[in-house]
Order: sequence, then structure tokens, then C-alpha cells
Amino acid sequence: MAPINANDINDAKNFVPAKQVLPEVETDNGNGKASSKGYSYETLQETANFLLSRISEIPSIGVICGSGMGSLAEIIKEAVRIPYEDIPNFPVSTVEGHHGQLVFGNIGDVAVVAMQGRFHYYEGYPLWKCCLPVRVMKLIGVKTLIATNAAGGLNPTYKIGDVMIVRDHINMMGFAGNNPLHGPNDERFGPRFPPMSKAYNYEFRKIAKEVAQELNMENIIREGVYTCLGGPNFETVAELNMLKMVGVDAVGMSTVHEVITARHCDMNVFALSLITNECVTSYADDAGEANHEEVLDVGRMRQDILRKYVSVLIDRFSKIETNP
Ligand SMILES: O=P(O)(O)O[C@H]1O[C@H](CO)[C@@H](O)[C@H]1O
Ligand SMILES: Nc1nc2[nH]cnc2c(=O)[nH]1
Repeated sequence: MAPINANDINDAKNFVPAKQVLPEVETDNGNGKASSKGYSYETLQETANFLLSRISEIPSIGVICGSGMGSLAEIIKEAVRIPYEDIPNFPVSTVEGHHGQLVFGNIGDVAVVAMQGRFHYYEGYPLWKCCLPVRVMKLIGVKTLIATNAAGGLNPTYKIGDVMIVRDHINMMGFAGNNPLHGPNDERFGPRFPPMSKAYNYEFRKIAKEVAQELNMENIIREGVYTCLGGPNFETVAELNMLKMVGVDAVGMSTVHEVITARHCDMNVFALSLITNECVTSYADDAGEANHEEVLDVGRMRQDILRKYVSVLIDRFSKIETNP
């Protein structure tokens, strides 16, 4: 082993983390369980009131931009951009490919808000905090959530660059008791025991398939089951093979908890996964490895088609009366 010299020690002392503002980590609440109290309804109302004071039109649709998909928010006209740092009680984004601002404005005739940057559990935020923006959206009047994400394709028929309409999810983290709704329930948001069997709106999925045909996207559109793992590491071969066996088509580290939070407060939900990499399910020596750069590259590669697709979907979704 090379001896440590004084320069190495000085380098280590001068090391500056890439992001200066790191999230607070979920703390122990004294009884050995992580605190999951969350913010009160009134606190989130303050956040909502702050945002309402900065905008002139109430958005009806909220969009969460996935990794490398932040450019979706660039189609918003008359945009009002509010950095997360400026929003009371809001977390900050720490992941490359997640800008960290809310963008209010219009797509076509529809008033929208987009999150350019979402919050992930692996950043150190408890799930309720990852989902705080969804409740804030609800409080400012958003009726429909469109969540987008980058995901590994586990279904062997999926190719990189495919777009998967999420039909359903498997809440792996929830199996272990980690749920954004864990802790006291405030009925003003929703019921203690919300159903999830119709989490992804049927009408929206039907429209999304029709629009894909109109835009000649049939060859890249899929519909399947998404799961979220805690991350930040990508999965082992054994883990991926297990997930495949239970019917997972695409794997990511987000969305599931956002959807649960949105359905809890009775928002309509639609979700899309951009397949950014093929999940590695064999031990072959030449099998590749997942990496975040590839994820971001595929997002960039598909940005034009996704912008077009999402803008047409927003137009169509805004025109129908739907029961969640
Ligand atoms: O789910 P989004 O935020 O799109 O990003 C996905 O891509 C990142 C890994 O490359 C992880 O954050 C994973 O969740
Ligand atoms: N967990 C997980 N998240 C991803 N996000 C993009 N690709 C992947 C993947 O392969 N696994």
C-alpha cells in the first residue's frame, strides 16, 4: 500500500462536496423507530399559499420530470420558475439530472406545474418528504398527477428508449413497512386505509395508447408493472431475477410513493417509465452494467418525442371528466 503523504491529507481536508446543501436525514424519534410524523396540513397549506401568491392561474395538472427528463418542463409557456430553495418547507434536489425548481405555466391551453427534479429516498429523505410536493400540488388545486421516471427494463421484450405506460406497481419498500403514509393520518388529506387497486387511471391509460398510435409510437409504447427499490445502488442479478419472477417489467427508485400519496388525496394518476437501460439478468462476462450517465443520455435522446407525447396527453387528459 502507498504511504499516506501530507498532500493527501490536505486534499482530504479541502474536499468540498458537490452539493453544499444536503438534506437532513430521517432521525430516530427516541423509540427506535424512524420519525414519520411529516408536516402538518397547516404547514403544507403555508407552502401552498406561498406558491399561490406567486402565480396567476391555478394548475390542474402536475408533472414530475424523471431523471434526464427535465426538458419536459421546457415546453411550458409563460413560465414562472421557483427554485426549491425559495419555497418554504421544501426539500432541495441533490441528484444530477434533477434541476430543483417548480415551473408553473401553460402547455397548450392547460395550466400546469412541473417538478424539474424530484426527491428520492436514497438522498436521505424519508418517503413522506419525498412526496411532500404531491400534497402541496393537491393543496394548490392540482387534480391530476403525471409522474415520469427513468427505469431499467426487466421485461425481456423491452428495448432501451421504449416508453412504458405504468399499469400498476409493486410497492417493494412498502412490503418492509416503509410507506409515505406511515404515521398519523390526517383525514383532510385522505383516508387511513386508501385502496390502490385502481391507482393508475384506466381512462388515461386508454387515451395514452390511442395517442401513441396517432403519433406513430406503437413500436416503442409498452404497458407494464413498475417497482421502486430504495437505491442508490442498481440491482444485483439475483434481485432482478426475483423481481422478474413476480411480474415486474421495469425497475426504478421513485414514483410508487408519489402515486400512493396522490391517490391518498384523491388525485387522478398517470405514470410513464422511460426504459433507459436493460436490466442485467445473467452472469455472463460480457453483460453490461447499469450507470446513471446512460440513464441521462437516453433521457436526452428521447426528449423530443416525450415532449410531444406529454403535451398531447395533457391536452387530452384535460378534456375528460374522469373518476380516479
Ligand atoms: O426515478 P427517476 O427520478 O426518474 O430516476 C431513476 O434514475 C436514477 C438512477 O439512474 C434513479 O434516481 C432512478 O429512480
Ligand atoms: N433501480 C433502478 N433504477 C433505475 N433507474 C434507471 N435505471 C434503473 C435500474 O436499472 N434500476
